Formats: sequence, structure tokens, C-alpha cells
Amino acid sequence: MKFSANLGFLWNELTLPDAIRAAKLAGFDAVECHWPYDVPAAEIRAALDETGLPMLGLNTRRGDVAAGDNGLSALTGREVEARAAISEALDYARATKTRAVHVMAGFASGPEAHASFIANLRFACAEAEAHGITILIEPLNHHDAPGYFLQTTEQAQDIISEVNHPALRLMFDCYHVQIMEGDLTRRLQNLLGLIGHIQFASVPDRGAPDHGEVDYHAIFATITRLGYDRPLGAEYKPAGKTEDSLSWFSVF
Ligand SMILES: O=C(O)[C@H](O)C(=O)CO
Ligand SMILES: [Mg+2]
Repeated sequence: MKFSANLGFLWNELTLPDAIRAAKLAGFDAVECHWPYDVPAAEIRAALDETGLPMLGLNTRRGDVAAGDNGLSALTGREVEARAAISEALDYARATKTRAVHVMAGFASGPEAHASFIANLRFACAEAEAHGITILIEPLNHHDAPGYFLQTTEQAQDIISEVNHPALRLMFDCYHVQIMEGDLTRRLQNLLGLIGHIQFASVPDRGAPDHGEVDYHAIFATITRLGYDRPLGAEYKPAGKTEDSLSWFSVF
């Protein structure tokens, strides 16, 4: 198996360039992050070049986090900000050779939110395609993100088929999907053709994948059997130091 360190959670006490170096030292094959925008892209690019690790993904800005925003693209009336966030993420991705941008929907519901999300995703896909960047959408669970617009893979599947653009893919985060829908093995199998990236963490505590209600031995075996060989995103919150949370790494 190949693994990507999610630096939003792993080594998040370090600067992002140093977290990239720490992931390399620990033996990860790739990295991914959440919101890297405080760090100049050139510094990220230098750390990636130095370590040889690819950056698999980053997120669009969430908006006004202090006011409760968690993404902008499904927020009717906030299209200008949403598209600015998408363009900023794509520019940053190009400057760092990041492969995918996760377009965050935000807290919203109903047909208008759906229409706004579709329109903003069409904008994102058209911009991304020219640069070979993938656009990801990710269902989040309703305990961690109550009221988030995108909550299930079924909803994501409908959105992907409505947008109907080859740049748009599903971020299948096993942690969120297990909480909202379960049936991980069948869902991975049925959605494989739509999946752009897979993430994992224990359920329900979002820790390392060596405990909890999901048997990651079985899930990773399924992913391998399906022929998916890209790095899987370790997006979990270490209980202490990241280095002390990595015993799972040699097991899988
Ligand atoms: O929380 C997650 O699972 C994400 O992958 C994310 O990018 C931020 O919400
Ligand atoms: Mg995730």
C-alpha cells in the first residue's frame, strides 16, 4: 500500500515545509494538506522538490471561519467569493504542482444551494481542466459538520453525474462514509470509477487506523483487490506526537 500524510492533522505543530520533510522521513509516499495559504507557494514547492513527494490535494478556503463558514461553493449569493477561492486554490495548486483541489461546499441546503454548487463546480472544472488538476467533492459527516451541504456519497454521485465533467471526482473519506452510510466495501466497489482520492481514520474517534469499528485490514485489502493503487490519505488526529501514532504504518 502507498500512503499520503494529511498535514492538516499529522505534524500540524510544524510549519508546512517541515511537515513535508517529516512525512518523508517517516516513509510516506505523498502528502496532502487542508489550507496552505499562509505559506508562500515557493516554500512548499521547494520542500516537495527536496523530498520528492507529490502534494495530492489542498482545499479551497472556507470563507469567514470566525463567522461559521465551512466552504462557500453551495452558498447562494456568495458566488463571487466562492469563485475567487476556487481560482486562488487552482493558482496555488499550479504553483506547487498539487494534483487536486477539494472544493468545499459549506453549510447550506435545498435546491438553490444545489444549483449554486453545480454552477461553481462547472466553473472549477473548466478552470482546472486546462492544467490537468482534478476537482474533488467530499461528503462530510453530520456530527463533525452539522448542516454541511454534501453529506452522502449518493448525493455526490448525483452531483458528479449532473456536472458531467471528467475533472470532477469523489473524495471518498472512509471515516465520513462509515458514519453516514456504512457498507464501505460495496460503496468502494460501486463508486470506484468516480473516486479521485481515498482517505481514512478510525471510527468514531478519528484516530490512527489500528482501532475502532472499521477493520482497515479488510478495507485496504478490498481497495487493493479493486486495483486502486494510488496513495491513501492518512487523515487522522494523532493522540499524541505523530511519530508515536505510526505503528499501523508497518502493519499495512
Ligand atoms: O475533514 C475532512 O475530512 C476533509 O478531508 C477536509 O478537507 C476538511 O473538512
Ligand atoms: Mg477527509
